[in-house]
Amino acid sequence: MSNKVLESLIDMESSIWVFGYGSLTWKPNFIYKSKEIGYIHGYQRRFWQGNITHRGTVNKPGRVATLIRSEKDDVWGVAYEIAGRNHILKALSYLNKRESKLGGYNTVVENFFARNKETRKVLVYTATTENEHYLGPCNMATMATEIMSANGEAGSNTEYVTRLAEYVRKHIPEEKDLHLFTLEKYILYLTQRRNVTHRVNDTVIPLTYDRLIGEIRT
Ligand SMILES: N[C@@H](CCC(=O)N[C@@H](CS)C(=O)NCC(=O)O)C(=O)O
Repeated sequence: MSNKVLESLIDMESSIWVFGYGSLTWKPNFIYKSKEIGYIHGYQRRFWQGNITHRGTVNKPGRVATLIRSEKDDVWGVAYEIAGRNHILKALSYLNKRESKLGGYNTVVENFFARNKETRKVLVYTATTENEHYLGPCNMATMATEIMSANGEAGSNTEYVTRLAEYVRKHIPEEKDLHLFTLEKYILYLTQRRNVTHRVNDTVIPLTYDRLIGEIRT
């Protein structure tokens, strides 16, 4: 987004709204005034975007969430209100680096439908199929295996998937994203077989078989 567009956007609006559906749901890392749970229409969440910085490396790219156009689907997430010129400039500069420069995401404006039935325009960072890090469709077992072995500057790719699944399960019960929760279950199964630990709400615990079976049954 050019600075000229950014300046004109900020001059017109006292606040802007940014929609998160991946790590932005549980780790926005910018100052916001308020947030709302809701959805955008016409997309599905897919772990088809490669990542060689936050959750992967050039030799072992991680997989992070992106949005794929799908007329019949909705993606639930979190819309953040960023108010005031300084906070907007700072947040968009940060997001431009985190999402666009490092992550290969573009910005689009979509209609957001809040849980409280309000609607508003939101800025969404979505990685198009043309960007250099796009990996595209892949079967769940292969994706889970790739994710299990990928680590980046922000932490493990496993943490990225499980933190997102936990956030959605806890805060957005309307979201039934089969792709996300199936991938989580594959990762939990592989974690159990490899007897490694699993992060739950900022604590690292050994993954017990009960938790694994409990997850698969939900
Ligand atoms: N744009 C999506 C996905 C954002 C995302 O997951 N970006 C990654 C890769 S560029 C990121 O910033 N990760 C930070 C982290 O993994 O801790 C969202 O709205 O949440």
